[in-house]
Amino acid sequence: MASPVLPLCAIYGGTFDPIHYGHLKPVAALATQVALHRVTIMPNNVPPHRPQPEANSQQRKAMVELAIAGNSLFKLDARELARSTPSYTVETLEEVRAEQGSQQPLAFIIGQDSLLSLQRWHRWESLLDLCHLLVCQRPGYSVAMDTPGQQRWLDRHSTTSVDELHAAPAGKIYLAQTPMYDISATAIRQRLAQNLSCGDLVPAPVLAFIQQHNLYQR
Ligand SMILES: Nc1ncnc2c1ncn2[C@@H]1O[C@H](COP(=O)(O)OP(=O)(O)OP(=O)(O)O)[C@@H](O)[C@H]1O
Ligand SMILES: O=C(O)c1ccc[n+]([C@@H]2O[C@H](COP(=O)([O-])O)[C@@H](O)[C@H]2O)c1
Repeated sequence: MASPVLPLCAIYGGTFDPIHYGHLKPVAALATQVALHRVTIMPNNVPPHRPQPEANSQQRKAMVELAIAGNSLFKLDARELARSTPSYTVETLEEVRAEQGSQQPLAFIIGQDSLLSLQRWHRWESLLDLCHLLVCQRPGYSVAMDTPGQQRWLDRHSTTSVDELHAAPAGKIYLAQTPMYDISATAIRQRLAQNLSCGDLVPAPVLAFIQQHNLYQR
């Protein structure tokens, strides 16, 4: 008897300092393209390759909750916030894989900038053993990898087949044709520090939380 088809499970990791429309809108488009029923947003606690965030973990978690309230596409997984060691994605995915089993199709969503730096991640060679990578376009970042070797790695694993993502548990890289939003958390923090408006960059409840807690004021 054929085993039942397991729906592709997708995790979207980030620092989310704060979460913004450049996170939410491309991923909503990606979900339609790839037929994702759910996207699990996973804020990190100790980002491996950058300074500690300005907002603390609980504040960043609260902002994610506000951003996704009432939106059934998204759910929150706060597991990385409970770890005080660097939030290495490979370790998180090993934990998720152990929970969900070897046959569960699993994907990790990143932006183009993250793809370009992926080969500096902790144990990056193991990532595709654990998940697919779904990559959202991001303005200002090259679509080509930095070196011929990295490009060969990308070409070897790339697929344009959504069916392959659903059929295999891991191992593919899908470069999605998502809409581009020139939004970054860095620019938002800078604008907030200068009292500039961010109403079209961040969901209104998130902006209200930022103001209520005086976040990102220098
Ligand atoms: N505008 C965007 N378009 C596509 N992907 C994005 C965009 N902004 C962030 N991402 C992706 O979302 C994930 C989490 O990003 P992160 O929380 O670091 O946001 P950020 O805006 O890049 O933050 P910062 O400016 O503080 O570096 C990363 O994989 C990143 O590539
Ligand atoms: O595992 C790593 O070495 C690693 C290095 C850089 C980033 N990541 C993860 O990639 C996601 C996006 O990272 P960031 O810094 O752009 O918010 C987030 O889940 C990070 O924990 C992971």
